[in-house]
Amino acid sequence: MAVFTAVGLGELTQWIKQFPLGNALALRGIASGIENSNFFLTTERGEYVLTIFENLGFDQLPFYLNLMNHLALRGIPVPAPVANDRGELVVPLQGKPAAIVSKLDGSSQMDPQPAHCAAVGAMLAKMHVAGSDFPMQQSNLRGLDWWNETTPAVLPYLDDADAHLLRAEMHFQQAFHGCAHYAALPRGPIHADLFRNNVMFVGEQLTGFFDFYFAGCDTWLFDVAVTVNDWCIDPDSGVIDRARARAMLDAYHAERPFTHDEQASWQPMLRAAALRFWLSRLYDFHLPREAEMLTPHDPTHFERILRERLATPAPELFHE
Ligand SMILES: Nc1ncnc2c1ncn2[C@@H]1O[C@H](COP(=O)(O)OP(=O)(O)OP(=O)(O)O)[C@@H](O)[C@H]1O
Ligand SMILES: N[C@@H](CCO)C(=O)O
Repeated sequence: MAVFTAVGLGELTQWIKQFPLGNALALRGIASGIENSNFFLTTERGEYVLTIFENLGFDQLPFYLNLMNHLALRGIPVPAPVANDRGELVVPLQGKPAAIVSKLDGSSQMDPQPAHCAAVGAMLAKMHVAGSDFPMQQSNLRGLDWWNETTPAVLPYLDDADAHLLRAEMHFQQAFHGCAHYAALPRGPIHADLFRNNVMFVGEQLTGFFDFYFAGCDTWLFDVAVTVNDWCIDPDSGVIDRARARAMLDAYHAERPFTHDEQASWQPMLRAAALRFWLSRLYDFHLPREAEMLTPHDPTHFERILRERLATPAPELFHE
């Protein structure tokens, strides 16, 4: 149950008055999710999601909420934050930061077909373009600097083969992040965690991207690689499913054409995206936070994906 902070409807009676939403009529805890306390909130104005942030602070949150607001205003289907009567999107509740956002229709598509992957690819490209004039800056907090910090913390828990893989991949990624192709990659705000459980569908209609709490400024190609590594694979082996990957990449390319530097960086970036989640899962598995209450995700899934990306050439980003 992912409600770490208990809140009752009674407590919201006064608090909700700062928002233009009328009275709170119902509040229901949401079971899934491992980061925050989430509730479906019914008010006189409609259905919303109330999130109480368990780990993120008042310093980082304005970037995420303002980015969602920016994208929503440009027609990207993301939860639209509701501002209070002082124009604030992040407001304390029980001493923790909290936000109210619009509720998206639909549910996650955990068995995606090429049509779903095409819809995600097209919307991801539209989101990148829509975010390109977003004025706030916050780096991807799970980027290379974080990998450099985290690698020595998890290495003692790995057997020789895995430790060798991690060290070798870190060397490779440090060199890749310093190369000319990498420097030339287009960049801007990215979602950085666009897994199947962070997208809503009604049938084949994409109804929203959500959970922007790992977003940051980074290369657009990293976002594409994270997304392909979750949506377009055989879940047991990590092997890329060519039909789904082609559908996603072609749909993205039709909205925002990939560049030649991106083509040259594609395989290293798929490895970077696998490494990012292998590391975070290793960290959560071996060094769980004190307040963590749920079973961490399996790190070996991304170790398998990384080994597979090292072994097998990926489908081309686009046909030259
Ligand atoms: N705006 C929204 N509209 C509809 N449902 C939502 C919305 N935001 C969250 N949810 C629902 O709440 C669930 C948990 O949300 P979310 O994934 O953001 O939680 P989290 O704690 O950040 O978890 P994790 O980091 O594991 O993804 C989602 O799976 C979804 O069902
Ligand atoms: N998508 C991440 C969890 C954090 O949202 C993972 O699967 O490791």
